[in-house]
Amino acid sequence: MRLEGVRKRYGRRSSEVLAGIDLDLEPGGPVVLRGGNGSGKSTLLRIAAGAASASAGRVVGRPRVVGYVPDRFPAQLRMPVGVYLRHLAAIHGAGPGAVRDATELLAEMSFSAGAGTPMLQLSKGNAQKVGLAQALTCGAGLVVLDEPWSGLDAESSPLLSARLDAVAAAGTLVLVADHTAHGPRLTGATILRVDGGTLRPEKAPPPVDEVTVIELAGDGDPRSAVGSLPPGSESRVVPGPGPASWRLRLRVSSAEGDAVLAAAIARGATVLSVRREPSVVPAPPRRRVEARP
Ligand SMILES: Nc1ncnc2c1ncn2[C@@H]1O[C@H](COP(=O)(O)OP(=O)(O)OP(=O)(O)O)[C@@H](O)[C@H]1O
Repeated sequence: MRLEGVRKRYGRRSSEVLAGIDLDLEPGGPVVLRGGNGSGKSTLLRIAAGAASASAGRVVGRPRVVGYVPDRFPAQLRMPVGVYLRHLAAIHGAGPGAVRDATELLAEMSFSAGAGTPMLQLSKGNAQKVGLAQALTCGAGLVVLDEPWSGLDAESSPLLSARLDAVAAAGTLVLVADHTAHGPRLTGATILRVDGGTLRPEKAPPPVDEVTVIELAGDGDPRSAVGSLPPGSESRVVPGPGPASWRLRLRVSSAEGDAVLAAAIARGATVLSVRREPSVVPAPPRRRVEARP
């Protein structure tokens, strides 16, 4: 698929948001768009997905089925999640297998609402998961995702990366706008910055530090067992086996890991496990950038 000389202007008197974009999307490696707020990433994604038209230029070879999740996923629907997934699968011409796959992916991403929950009652993150699940299981030849990691919790983010790696490896074209550290670390990602209405290649970011993942158990109030956590830490509480017991999973920077662990032990928590892992998946070798000036 190719974007040729794509230009976009919202209204005759406004300046051009996209000033002649040429971009090839090929199987085997996602394209990740970076760029400041208002630089035109969402505009470019909408045009690539076929959800908006260009003012000039054209999109050639767009696959018939596109899985698109916009930056603001429109979940203002009364229909329940299960009905929505069936409806979207039917629109995409996908069979019941797609609904089953989407439901499985939702379970993997710890979707915490039910199939009967009306879409408009979903939290931002859960609505995002529904959008992603349908886009990634509808048999799309092109997947276009606008800031897909931004609403996700820490557990679901690597799952999304792994799923995108898998669909890209299977030949699906992938175009993503992302300002987190996840997108640039997708396997074979081409990273492009949208700037001044044009695209320019961007270097992969340097590797990020390791984090320490600590799993604790205890009784009573889990907050009293860990006290205040260092900035940037993530925590997730799940019920334990007993009536007042809990299990707690912490991700803290490795520099802080020992201090957090020592404080938790001093406060009576039981340590179930401690391990280190990269805070993001290491950057793979990158293919050549295809953007043309
Ligand atoms: N429907 C619209 N009507 C008029 N102007 C628009 C419309 N959509 C976007 N714009 C303008 O186009 C420019 C690019 O917006 P766009 O949403 O594509 O940027 P972005 O890079 O995705 O931004 P962000 O990172 O904040 O999401 C902005 O100046 C925005 O105000």
